[in-house]
Amino acid sequence: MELVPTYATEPGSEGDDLYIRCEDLFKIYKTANLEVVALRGLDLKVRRGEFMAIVGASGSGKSTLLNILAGLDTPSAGRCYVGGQDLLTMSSKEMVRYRRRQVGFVWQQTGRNLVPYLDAVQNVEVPMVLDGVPPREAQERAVRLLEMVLMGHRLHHRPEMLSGGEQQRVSIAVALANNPPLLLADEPTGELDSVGADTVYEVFRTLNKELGTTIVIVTHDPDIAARVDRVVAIRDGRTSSEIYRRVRFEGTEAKVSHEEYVLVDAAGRLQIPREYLDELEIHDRVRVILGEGRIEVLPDGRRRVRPRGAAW
Ligand SMILES: Nc1ncnc2c1ncn2[C@@H]1O[C@H](COP(=O)(O)OP(=O)(O)OP(=O)(O)O)[C@@H](O)[C@H]1O
Repeated sequence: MELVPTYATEPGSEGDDLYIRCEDLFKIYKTANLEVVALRGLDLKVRRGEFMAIVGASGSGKSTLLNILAGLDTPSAGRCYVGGQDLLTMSSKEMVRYRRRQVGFVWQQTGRNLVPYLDAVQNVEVPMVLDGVPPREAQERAVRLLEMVLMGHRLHHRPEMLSGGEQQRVSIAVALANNPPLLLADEPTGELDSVGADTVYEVFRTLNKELGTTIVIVTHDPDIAARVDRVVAIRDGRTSSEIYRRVRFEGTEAKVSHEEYVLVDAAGRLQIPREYLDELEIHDRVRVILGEGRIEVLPDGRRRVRPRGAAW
């Protein structure tokens, strides 16, 4: 039985490495007398097999982006390719197939992920049965997936007999039932205690490593930078900065460090972190000077901004 994800053909992707490419993405929600711009020119690239997270203040557009990547919502404008498939031009039939085979989704509310009167194995079998997988094969695969998410000892428990963390691990197995190359999770640990959250992240990392699944998580978890390979921050519907986790070995000891970057979008715009703007009392404009191997940003011609770590 094959547990390695099946990838879509990728005519639109740049090389083998890139799995998600969003450029200048807009989402505008229109209600009776109001327009809300949830995404305003968002750029995002995610490598195949990456394990990354998206953070940002409430209302910054995280769930909107995740819903678009999941094929649950359509963008208003821009470009968005997942596995080379153009999410803006997909027919509704292609979208149904995409949702069923190409992407798995885990919601924060466990009740939304699982059928309450089915046990763990039966829950994982549901997406496979809907996709026409023979019952015996579906059952074998469900058991194998539940073992991978550390639920092999609870195969025939219904959701009500499981802890919140255990329910989320079953939900992850359900999301991976049809072998999707991409797993999306919206606040998967939002309702869990720290022990439950730790195990869920451990499971995500195992699946990422063993199945090669690309994993994108939306979260408010303050410790997220230590748990994933890259954290991208969204501000006002645009990606603003990202943090990379670097693991370096000194002998046998692993040293983990983090590097923070501010993103430059396709138009050359960058978002300076709010705390920097506040500290230097920058309101509407700055002076920008091209120096030797760097760009200097000066608050309106009065004070010189010293880059972090610079000698002067
Ligand atoms: N279906 C909708 N109709 C109208 N406005 C919406 C809809 N969904 C989201 N919005 C608005 O779009 C903006 C972005 O919402 P979104 O849920 O993506 O933010 P978020 O970063 O996920 O927030 P949170 O962390 O609170 O979940 C918000 O202003 C929200 O009110």
